[in-house]
Amino acid sequence: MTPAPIAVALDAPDLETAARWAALVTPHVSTVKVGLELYLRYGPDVIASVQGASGVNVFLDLKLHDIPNTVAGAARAVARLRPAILTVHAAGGTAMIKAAVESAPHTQIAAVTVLTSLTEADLERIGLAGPADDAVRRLASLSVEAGATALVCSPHEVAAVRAEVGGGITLITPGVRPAGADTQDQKRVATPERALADGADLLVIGRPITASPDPGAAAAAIAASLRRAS
Ligand SMILES: O=c1ccn([C@@H]2O[C@H](COP(=O)(O)O)[C@@H](O)[C@H]2O)c(=O)[nH]1
Repeated sequence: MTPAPIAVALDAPDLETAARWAALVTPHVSTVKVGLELYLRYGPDVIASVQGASGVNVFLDLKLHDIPNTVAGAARAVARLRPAILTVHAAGGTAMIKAAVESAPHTQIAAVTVLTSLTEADLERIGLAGPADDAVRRLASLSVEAGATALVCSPHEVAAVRAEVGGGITLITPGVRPAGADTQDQKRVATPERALADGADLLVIGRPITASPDPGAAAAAIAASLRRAS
């Protein structure tokens, strides 16, 4: 069976747990995601540990955000690990995104538009007043102009972003929760089925899978519900 287009966020406190989760979910999902918690604690070795022998795609979610020269150096440093995807913040601007794209030619650079944990009230406080859709679409189009071939947005904006940037750009949505699941710190959320139907290519799902007593079964259940819905 083809693995589902899900990136499981391995936000684990230690490497053994992350590697165990990865081994349990990789028969069912296409990708595992390494974020700041794991990478800052264990560094580059984490990639091989979570990939194991499966060859699953590794998404390195470091959300780089600095001046272009610094981001170029950071992207070059991690490019040798050959992650399938590396994130940068779209708010870093076109020169910064371009620097990442040029420094990691074998990795897909994904620009994070507006974090899924932010509400419109939060956006207003940081000077982005107005519908989240507007900020997300603006950041999405500048990121694509700068050479990003993937974008991260919430499922709420994914249809609008698809209309803005067209096909050929990978749309990645965190903020995904099965119906009735706890949303925790996520604010702009939707179900996996909704996110996919609205145009997402890859769903980022962490705690609904990893906090389950059986992460393998939780991943398999979401993958099966996506197959039924498609
Ligand atoms: O806007 C964003 C960008 C990245 N993330 C990351 O996705 C996962 C979500 O985990 P859950 O447990 O499913 O909430 C997490 O690693 C975030 O760092 C995001 O949530 N929103």
